[in-house]
Amino acid sequence: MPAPHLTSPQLVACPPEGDEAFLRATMHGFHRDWDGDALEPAVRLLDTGRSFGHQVEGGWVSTCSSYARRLVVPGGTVSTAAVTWVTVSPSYRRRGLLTELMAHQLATVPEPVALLWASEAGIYGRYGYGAAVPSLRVSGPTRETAFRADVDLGGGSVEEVGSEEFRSVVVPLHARLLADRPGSLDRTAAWWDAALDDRPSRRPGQSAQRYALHHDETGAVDGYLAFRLPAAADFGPGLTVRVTALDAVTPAAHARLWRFVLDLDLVRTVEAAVAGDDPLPHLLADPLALTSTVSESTHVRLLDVPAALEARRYATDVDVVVAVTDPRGPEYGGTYRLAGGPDGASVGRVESSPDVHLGVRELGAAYLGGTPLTTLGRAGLVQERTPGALGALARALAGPRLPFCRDYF
Ligand SMILES: CC(=O)SCCNC(=O)CCNC(=O)[C@H](O)C(C)(C)COP(=O)(O)OP(=O)(O)OC[C@H]1O[C@@H](n2cnc3c(N)ncnc32)[C@H](O)[C@@H]1OP(=O)(O)O
Repeated sequence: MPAPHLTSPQLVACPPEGDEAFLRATMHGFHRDWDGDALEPAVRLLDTGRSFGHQVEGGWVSTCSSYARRLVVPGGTVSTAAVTWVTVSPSYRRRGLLTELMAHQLATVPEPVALLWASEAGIYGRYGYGAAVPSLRVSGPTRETAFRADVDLGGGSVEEVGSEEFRSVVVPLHARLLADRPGSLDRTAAWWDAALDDRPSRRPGQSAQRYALHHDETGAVDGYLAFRLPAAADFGPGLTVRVTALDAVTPAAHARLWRFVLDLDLVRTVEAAVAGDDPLPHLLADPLALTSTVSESTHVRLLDVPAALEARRYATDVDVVVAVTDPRGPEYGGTYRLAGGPDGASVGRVESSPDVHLGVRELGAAYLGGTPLTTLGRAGLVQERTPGALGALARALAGPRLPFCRDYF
């Protein structure tokens, strides 16, 4: 290979039949060893038709891909490019390859919305992505997590089950809960295969995943839980339980599932990633018994502003003209009238003067109801031209619960 500074990397598509070298380059970019076994479920999901990168003399020096998924938005769903596998080889960094990858991807994906997990929070804002999902990481000593005396645990029970039974029950339950879970992605059978693939190489140092279901008073399943413990532990106290999934139809089922985890014998500490508004801290007799820290966020990029805004419903009636700028250039921005409410919305380009000015990054941050536009206004990121318009738009965008993305991709 020639010296990197003497090369001109070329943007090329991943071959349709797949290419292990592409995935090896990705792992190299993340400074991870190639482990074909651990990566096999992810490799199966790779959509080669949506994968591309830069090559130098036939070798990959950058990678980029996305999956076609459906994203739950308040009151509906929208087809979404779930962006993934983004890397630039260390020898080729900071010469604009990521910028070229992003420009190509934003120009070619057909979906009106893109979504990604950012490895570092400072990377994607320049491409119009806004941090949209304020998740929490909760951790702390389980022995200090007594609930308030008046917490209703219902009259049900929690039963541990094997992975087959879990899957048969959870697939329809997850689908049923989705409508009320903005920020989540639907799961095809292939995504369930990957989510529940528990081969040891995918969980170094951790036990096999354990599964439990919550049964309500009648015996019907209305909640689920998945968790792990350390793989090699003494037969004594001091274990840490990691909650990998927990969701329920009712508050009582939700509370009882948490109680099940927090009361596991021999366990002394818990770790979990939860939605920013998970009620857990409020169930505790001592609300500060567990530490909550703001965790990584999924970032949203609106590509087709009218289609994206029409795909969701609004908490309150709203009729506002917004001028949206796009970092790609003035031809990608526009002024739109959003007339919406709890039954839906219509959005069209207008010539009238805007009530609110904002960037597509800020609109993406607020799109799922996870980031108040008024907060971004106070940060100087959104400008109100008509008094009251920003508050009205912010109230309409808010949802009954904060968004949370349950899938890491
Ligand atoms: C959805 C996902 O897959 S997230 C995973 C992202 N990938 C990784 O974190 C793997 C390790 N990192 C990398 O591979 C690379 O450093 C990348 C992909 C993050 C950046 O690639 P590069 O080709 O170096 O970026 P590029 O040269 O196009 O930089 C464009 C701009 O982004 C900035 N930038 C790049 N990386 C970062 C970063 N990690 N943090 C902050 N800013 C960054 C650059 O400074 C540059 O700014 P400028 O336009 O003001 O000059």
